[in-house]
Amino acid sequence: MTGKIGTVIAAHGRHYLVQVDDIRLQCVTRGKKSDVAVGDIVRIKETSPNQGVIESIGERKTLLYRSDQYKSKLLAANVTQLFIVVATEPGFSDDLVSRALIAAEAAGIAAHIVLNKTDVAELLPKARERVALYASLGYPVHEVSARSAPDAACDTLLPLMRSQSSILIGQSGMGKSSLINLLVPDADIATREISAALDSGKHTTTFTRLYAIGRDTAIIDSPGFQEFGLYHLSEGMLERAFREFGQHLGHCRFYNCHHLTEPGCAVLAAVDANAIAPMRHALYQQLLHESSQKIGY
Ligand SMILES: Nc1nc2c(ncn2[C@@H]2O[C@H](COP(=O)(O)OP(=O)(O)OP(=O)(O)O)[C@@H](O)[C@H]2O)c(=O)[nH]1
Ligand SMILES: [Zn+2]
Repeated sequence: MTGKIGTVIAAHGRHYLVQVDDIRLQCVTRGKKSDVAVGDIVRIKETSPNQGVIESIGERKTLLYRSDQYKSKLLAANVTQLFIVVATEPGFSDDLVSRALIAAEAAGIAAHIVLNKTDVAELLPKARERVALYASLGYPVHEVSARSAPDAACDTLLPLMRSQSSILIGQSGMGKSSLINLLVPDADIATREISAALDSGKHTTTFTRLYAIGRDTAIIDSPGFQEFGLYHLSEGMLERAFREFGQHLGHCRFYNCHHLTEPGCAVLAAVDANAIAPMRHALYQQLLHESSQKIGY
């Protein structure tokens, strides 16, 4: 076998930065292919010093992605867990949190919620009340304050991340960058180096990047986003990705129940009995609608 094996640590358009041992190579794919994700293990062919072509992508353990009507957008490969960062302020979107949780479930990735800015005491009770829904579904919720208790934040999060590949996602302003800077020493320097290599010095647009800590720990920072389309999930995947539906599946009157308006639907009965949050069922309905709208792929 020829070529070197490396890890994709950043992706920007169709340009990739691949870490091979101690060196980083700027790589492109052959032709128009752009199906490489941060976290991918790739075989590359060096074309000149510090430059290469991605020849092949290693088998992925997991693949986290979003999608719209027309195509999918890879977020990261080989991730083992997802941390969704929310905060007491500014307000966060339950829709985005749930969509991220559904994406994680569908990809077989463990999901955690990080509630940051617990120092904003007057807004803490309300934020706790909101994340309690996710805790009740079995997702671990970790309270931290990147600003007022940075050491405690590291003590809470770092042990969970050891020997794992973790991606942090969050809406803008939740404090994700602040947390990354605590968790990854020299993250700022690494980011500057990565953007210089990928962006040839232009003003940095945001992109996903992977920080390796030691040999077997990776922390991936992804840009904030406002949308999290899940058009790629089939009906069967969707009903399984809503954890709280699980115990009710198979108990509907019709074996092919869509859990929308059918009589004798066990899922709808659970919504009526407040065992399933109406907000989550509304999202299921919306996602089912999205999955019926997909055009491309
Ligand atoms: N009160 C308080 N403010 C915090 C805390 N963590 C971060 N912040 C502030 O929240 C603001 C947003 O923090 P960032 O780390 O830039 O947030 P981000 O989620 O990366 O946001 P983008 O960079 O917009 O994607 C900054 O002004 C931080 O100083 C915290 O624990 N408590
Ligand atoms: Zn049903």
